[in-house]
Parts: sequence; structure tokens; C-alpha cells
Amino acid sequence: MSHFAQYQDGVYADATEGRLPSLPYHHEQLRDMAAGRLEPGPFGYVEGSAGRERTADANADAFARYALRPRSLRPGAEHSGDLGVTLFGRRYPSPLLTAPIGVLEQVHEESELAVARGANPVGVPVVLSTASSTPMEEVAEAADEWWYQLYWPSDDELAESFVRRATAAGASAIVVTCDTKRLGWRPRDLSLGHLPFLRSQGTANYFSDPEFRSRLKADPEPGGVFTEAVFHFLGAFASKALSTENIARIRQWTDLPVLVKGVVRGDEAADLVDAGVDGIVVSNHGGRQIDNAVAALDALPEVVDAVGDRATVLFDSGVRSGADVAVAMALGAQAVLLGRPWVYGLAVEGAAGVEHVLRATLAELQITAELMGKDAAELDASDVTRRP
Ligand SMILES: Cc1cc2nc3c(=O)[nH]c(=O)nc-3n(C[C@H](O)[C@H](O)[C@H](O)COP(=O)(O)O)c2cc1C
Ligand SMILES: O=C(O)C(=O)c1ccccc1
Repeated sequence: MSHFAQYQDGVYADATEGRLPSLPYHHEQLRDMAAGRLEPGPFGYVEGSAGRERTADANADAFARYALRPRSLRPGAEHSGDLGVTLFGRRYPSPLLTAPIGVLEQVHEESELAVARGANPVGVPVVLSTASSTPMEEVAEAADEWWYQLYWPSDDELAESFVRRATAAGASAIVVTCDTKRLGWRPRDLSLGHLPFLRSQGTANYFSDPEFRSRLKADPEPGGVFTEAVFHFLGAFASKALSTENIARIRQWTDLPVLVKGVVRGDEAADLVDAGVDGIVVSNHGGRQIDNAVAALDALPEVVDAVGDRATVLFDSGVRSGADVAVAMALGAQAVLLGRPWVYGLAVEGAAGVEHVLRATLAELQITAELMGKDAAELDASDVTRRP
């Protein structure tokens, strides 16, 4: 086992010795605590989903419809519970990564730096959003291991600049999000008039980019409201012409593994793999883009089947616990991105809150794998069933 393997030891030692956690272990309790700390706008931004929020509900329901099938006496089970995985030829201590979350300055003043400081001690890589509140080069200094998530701008030279910057700054993979050509219909934000981008939030990578700046008459003003830079950002944010062929061009800019995030169909996954993509992140963006869309978990087996062993499949959307991670892995995910849960940890306690959520998720995953009689990477379709 790797030296991070005994995630549960620290949690139990703390409880035994009376060092009780200041944060709850249940997602819903932590969410409610965060709701008390954040202003309604930022809380609604994080918690909200598209339309009537049926996709987000479906993500949770999908987990409730699967059940784990422990095989307690499996031969060799006494050595089970290792969480290590190999992704793109690199060994990781666990299958957990932090999902890319934009505009974190509305959640905590230390934003991505706190995320990195919370993720490092538990060996969890950070997937950094293009819409981060800290320039990627500064996050690179703080994070032991990070991947870069690209929102493909309408300006290809800016896309190239972002990918080259991320590669130069030490990212280990590029994750192109394909489900956000524009933001979805988000009634909570619209009702509150909460549109952080108009106030320059989440623009650090853009405002610090030489290509982006070269398009402006005046230097961007941090925090500026409705400025030239803000309008340029809104226009540049996402390409409407993103296609499988366009994504393949990223190869000219980087040698890093390329993943595409936001895929929920086997046919689309197969096309992407044919075009040379190394990985697929099955995700519906936590239900934030289209109301009444397929639950990400229900799309996972189809994508795993379509991709076979030609690419790596990761998963997010609706993961709330270590047991959920185990279900996603049993259905074929090789790694899992955790989203909203750590954002609430960040809101309540900064880096320590992020660490609390990640450590608890990993501790539960480890205990679950051990009780299942397997290492996490060995979980397969025989380990889950549909609830009757
Ligand atoms: C507040 C918020 C901001 C997000 N920002 C991004 C982003 O910048 N880039 C991206 O690819 N996905 C973004 N996502 C989607 C997440 O990466 C992930 O797919 C989603 O949170 C998974 O759903 P869950 O948190 O309900 O598990 C965001 C999600 C939330 C909640
Ligand atoms: O809010 C989101 O879901 C999201 O993906 C996003 C998009 C642009 C900037 C910041 C976050």
C-alpha cells in the first residue's frame, strides 16, 4: 500500500483521542453549514443547477438505485483496500481528484490556493478551472499535482496560449470541457441577479494572458465591473464551433494526455477516442447545464462499453461519499472527480475544510473497498446490482 493508503487511521485516531472534527461528515449537513456562511448569491451559484434541477436530482437518484454486493470471503481479501490507480502511466495514491470549479473567490478568499493546500496532504490532484480566481502559474506553485481544465475560447490563439501556459507550468493532463458552450438556464442566479463574471470574478487566467491582453485597448482592471476586459472575456469565453476535429488540434500544442469532460453518450465517446483523445470524463456538469438530462451515472456503463480499453474513463456528477466513489468505479470509472462537497468544506473552513472532505471520502472508500474484499481499482460490474 502507498504511504497515503491508511486514510482511515488518522480519522479514527482523531476521534479516539478526542480531537473531534469541526465539520460534519455528511454532505447535506456540510452543505447546510455552508449555506449559513455564504451570501445567498454565491451559495445559490454553487448549489444551483439548470431549470427545475431535475438533472441534479437524477444524479443523486441514480446512486440510490445501485447497491454494492460485498464478497466478504474472497480469497486474498485480507490484502484488500489499496486505493492506488494508474492513469496515463502515472501512479496516483487514490482514484479521487477535485473537479474543476470556477469563480472560487466567491466561496473563499484564498480560492484555489486553499484547495491545493487541502488536497496536497491527502495526495489528491487538483483539476484547475480555466475560470479560476488565481492565475494557473500561482496555483502550480501551491499544488503538488494538478491538471488543467480548458474552456475552449472562441479565439483559437487564446486556446493555444492557455494550453501552452498550463503545459509550461507543470500540469499533468488537459481536460477540455465540452458541455459548456454557454452557461445553462440557471434560475437561482437569474432570480438573484448573481452574475459574478460581470464583476471580473473568475477571470484571472484571462486577464493575465498575453494573448487576451493584446486584444484590449486598456489593461484589465482587477474587479472592474462591465469593463472592456469583462466584455472581451464574455465574448471570448467559449467557442461555439468546438468539434471533435478541433479538439484533436490540441496535439499541436501539448504532449500531455487530453481528456474531454461532459460526455454522456457512447457514440460521442467513441468519436472522441477515434479522434485520438486519451480520456473521457463522463459528467453532466452536476446538472447545471440542461434540465431533465440523463443522470451521469446512468450514462457511465454505455460510455465504458463504447470506449473499451482504448481510453481512460473518469466520472463526476452526484458523488457525495466514498461509497459513491466505489459504485462509480464498479461501473467502470478509473477515477472520480469530487465537486460540490469540497466546495462546501472550502466555504466553511478554507484549506482545512477541503482536506476534511477529501480525507473523509477517502477513508470511507478505503473501508468500503476493504469490506468489499478488493482494491479500489479491482471493483467491477459484479460488485454492483440495481436495487429491486
Ligand atoms: C460552482 C461550480 C462551478 C463549476 N465550474 C466548472 C468549471 O469551471 N469547469 C468545469 O469543467 N466544470 C465546472 N463545474 C462542474 C464540475 O466540474 C463538476 O462536473 C460538477 O460539480 C459535478 O457535480 P457535483 O458537484 O454535483 O458532483 C462547476 C460546478 C460547480 C458546482
Ligand atoms: O458555473 C459553472 O458550472 C461553470 O462551469 C463555470 C463556467 C464559467 C465560469 C465559471 C464556472
